[in-house]
Amino acid sequence: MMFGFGDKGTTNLLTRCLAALGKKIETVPDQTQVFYHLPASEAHPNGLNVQVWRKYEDFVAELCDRFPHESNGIKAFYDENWRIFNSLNTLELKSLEEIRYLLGEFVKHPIACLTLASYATTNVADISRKYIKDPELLRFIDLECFIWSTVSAELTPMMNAGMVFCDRHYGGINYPKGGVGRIPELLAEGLTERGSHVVYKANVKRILTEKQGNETKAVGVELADGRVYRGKSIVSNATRWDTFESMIGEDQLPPSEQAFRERYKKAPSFFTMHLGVEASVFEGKGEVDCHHVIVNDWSKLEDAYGTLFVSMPSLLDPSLAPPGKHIVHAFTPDWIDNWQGLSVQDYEAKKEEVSAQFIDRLDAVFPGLKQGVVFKEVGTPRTHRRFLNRNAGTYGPIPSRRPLGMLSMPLNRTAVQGLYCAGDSTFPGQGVNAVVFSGFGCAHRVACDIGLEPTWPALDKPFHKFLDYVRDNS
Ligand SMILES: NC(=O)c1ccc[n+]([C@@H]2O[C@H](COP(=O)([O-])OP(=O)(O)OC[C@H]3O[C@@H](n4cnc5c(N)ncnc54)[C@H](O)[C@@H]3O)[C@@H](O)[C@H]2O)c1
Ligand SMILES: CC(C)=CCC/C(C)=C/C=C/C(C)=C/C=C/C(C)=C/C=C/C=C(C)/C=C/C=C(C)/C=C/C=C(\C)CCC=C(C)C
Repeated sequence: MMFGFGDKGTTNLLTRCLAALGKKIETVPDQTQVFYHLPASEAHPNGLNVQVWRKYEDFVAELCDRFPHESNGIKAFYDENWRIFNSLNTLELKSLEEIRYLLGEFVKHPIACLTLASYATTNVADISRKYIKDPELLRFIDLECFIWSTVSAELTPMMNAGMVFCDRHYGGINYPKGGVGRIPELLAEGLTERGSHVVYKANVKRILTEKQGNETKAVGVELADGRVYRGKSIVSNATRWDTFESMIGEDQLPPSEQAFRERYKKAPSFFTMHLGVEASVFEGKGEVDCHHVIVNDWSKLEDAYGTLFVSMPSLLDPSLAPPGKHIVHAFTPDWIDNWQGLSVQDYEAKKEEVSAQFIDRLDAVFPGLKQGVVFKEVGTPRTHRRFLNRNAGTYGPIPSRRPLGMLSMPLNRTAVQGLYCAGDSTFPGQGVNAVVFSGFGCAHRVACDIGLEPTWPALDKPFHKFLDYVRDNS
């Protein structure tokens, strides 16, 4: 489910990132972001079905139709997200740790910056509860957050919601032709054409540090096969737990990282199925949407196996599957502890058991799917840990207590001089467009620190102290 592939504004960061490398990807527009299949209630005895249409007005009209008594609240809540999005969409998006750039944007776009600053500490529930009272609708808003943040509205920063709830209508959800793997392929091509060198199968075991005066400085990396690369700046796109636990070492854990671990915990991983199914399963059913979310019991929304995610990209790009077949990628949050300590036989048997139950639940929404399965590949949180090299297979950090909106998340600098983090362990967190923002910010900050971009060093230090203080006390 790709955000950020729009062709206008400043928030289409995936388009911009590829363009910076002279690349463009062909995409297929999705008519909806997601089709929600939700439990029956007194108000919705046949279940609550909502499609998030590409056109904002169509989505709002559909939701108002399901909750007519909350029409005003629905419009007010979603419209407020546009205030954030429209502000973000006028700024040049770079490092929030660079005071010269920030003040420059304040001068150019004072209203947009003040609007954003006014939401910096706000979470979604602060706004939704202001306008909406119906508990089922508030649970729907929780789910609207959960499917990308894996936490409820109370723990989801409004800044992120503004991006997600609006970009899906503004730039739309667009699927890259040839599959999502085309994104890194094109990035690698663009980088190589510009003189960079990508080293594959290079497992970083250790980030090398040296004491320089009172400071610890990162000076290089050592790979598992013993090769060493030295550099002025080291950027880790692994999770913070992997970066600091295994590559820096627990014995050198800076206090700011200890504070991070108190504020954030690991989100669950996923149980994942990749199925090949007969195309006939979907034939004669009109235009079937690519993304679906299925919840059978509102009280289990956040539990393992409580929310099912389904993505069927060959419906948008048939070249991804053999003729007459479709891909069904179905996944659900799951914890690594559910899969530890099993014998090989028990592990395999559990995969069979859980996938069979999962397929039954899919068959209730897509009748005939169970009969139509011709291929099945199952992954567990252990698979995520092994192949993505993510601690406990985690989807990323989630707040362990109510966060101070966007201010709680670390940005790109770390307590180790010359070491930066990018990716979903940094602001604004999970999401492809989100991690591209973190990449843009990181590149800008590094460029300032090595003298490639202008900066005001005299103001930098106090500003960083201020940001660290706010974060460590949030
Ligand atoms: N849009 C969707 O449908 C969807 C679905 C799931 C996830 N996502 C998002 O995708 C985002 C991806 O974020 P990301 O880029 O921060 O994480 P990532 O896990 O995709 O990238 C980390 C990279 O670092 C590499 N790596 C890890 N440890 C290493 C080591 N020791 N040595 C060398 N390389 C190492 C990994 O191989 C991987 O390529 C997530 O935030 C998630 O939200 C999106
Ligand atoms: C500093 C201070 C205080 C102040 C200042 C003010 C200002 C200027 C501010 C600014 C800010 C900014 C710039 C910000 C930015 C932000 C951003 C960019 C954000 C972004 C975000 C994004 C996101 C979050 C996204 C997400 C997404 C996701 C996660 C997705 C996911 C998906 C999945 C998982 C799939 C699903 C599937 C199905 C349903 C089937």
